[in-house]
Amino acid sequence: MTAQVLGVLGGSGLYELPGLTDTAWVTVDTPWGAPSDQLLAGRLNGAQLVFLPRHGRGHRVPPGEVNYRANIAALKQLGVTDVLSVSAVGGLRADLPPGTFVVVDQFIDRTVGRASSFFGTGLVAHVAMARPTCHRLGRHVLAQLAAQGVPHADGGTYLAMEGPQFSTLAESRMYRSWNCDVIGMTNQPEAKLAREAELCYASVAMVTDFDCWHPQHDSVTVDAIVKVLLGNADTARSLVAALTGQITGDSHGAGCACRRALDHALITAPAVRDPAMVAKLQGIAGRVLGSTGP
Ligand SMILES: CSC[C@H]1O[C@H](OP(=O)(O)O)[C@H](O)[C@@H]1O
Ligand SMILES: Nc1ncnc2[nH]cnc12
Repeated sequence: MTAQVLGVLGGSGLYELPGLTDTAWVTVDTPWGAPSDQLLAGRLNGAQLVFLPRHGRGHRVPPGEVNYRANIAALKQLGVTDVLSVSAVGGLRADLPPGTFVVVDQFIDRTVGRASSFFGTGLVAHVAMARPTCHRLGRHVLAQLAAQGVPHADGGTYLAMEGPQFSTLAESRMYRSWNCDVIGMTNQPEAKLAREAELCYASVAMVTDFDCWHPQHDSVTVDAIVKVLLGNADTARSLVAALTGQITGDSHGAGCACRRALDHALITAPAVRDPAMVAKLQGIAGRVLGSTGP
């Protein structure tokens, strides 16, 4: 059976993962450049884990400048099969107050100008995104949140905005009218790229504020968000600790549809594929390209 390895993309407030053993911060280079930081490889609860702080340690990289392709490619290069995204979000519903963990299952992408595909001219692919997260991985996350007594929501639509500025009141109201549940700046194009890389992807979004729509709450501030994040960080860490062993031992992982997302996605005729693109994409799409290209 193929080994399952959990990779964690730590968002705002989650820049380290204490408690790991056999750790090493590993420098990884990818055909798309350098990821946000070194990746922390180690063991937790007897299972292998890879951690990458999405904005880099110390939060150096803003959401619009994160090299999402390099982050996802680096996780894949280190053998990760399952990606858990941990993010801070604003709540767009009155019944999702700060402190709630939302297991996101849909996205609306309002980001602009971000590289959102590994593919391109010379090798074109279109993957399905109707169900953009991994249901199986999401069930594991939900089971752990329930077991740990964490207030949480099963499913939710994440509005990915470009940022780095927070929303205007008119935008926040519009996203609510679109039935979005939470708002953040990072889960797209991350989820799209994970799908192209045939990685299972689940997103746990920690509500830190009510965005700006709520009449009884002030504008969003980083200080207020960080205060809530610090209160939530231990919960996020114990969630990761409990999940690590679960993922490794999940015999259904290898058969997950996410791992075959490229089966019917490539459209460029083999005869006209760009050999340089084919070579560049070996680490992402080698399964369907064959090890020597077209
Ligand atoms: C710290 S406030 C805005 C910042 O927080 C979220 O980051 P992440 O998704 O990585 O947890 C949001 O997307 C913004 O990047
Ligand atoms: N209100 C908000 N808007 C966008 N990203 C956020 N991250 C945390 N709170 C947020």
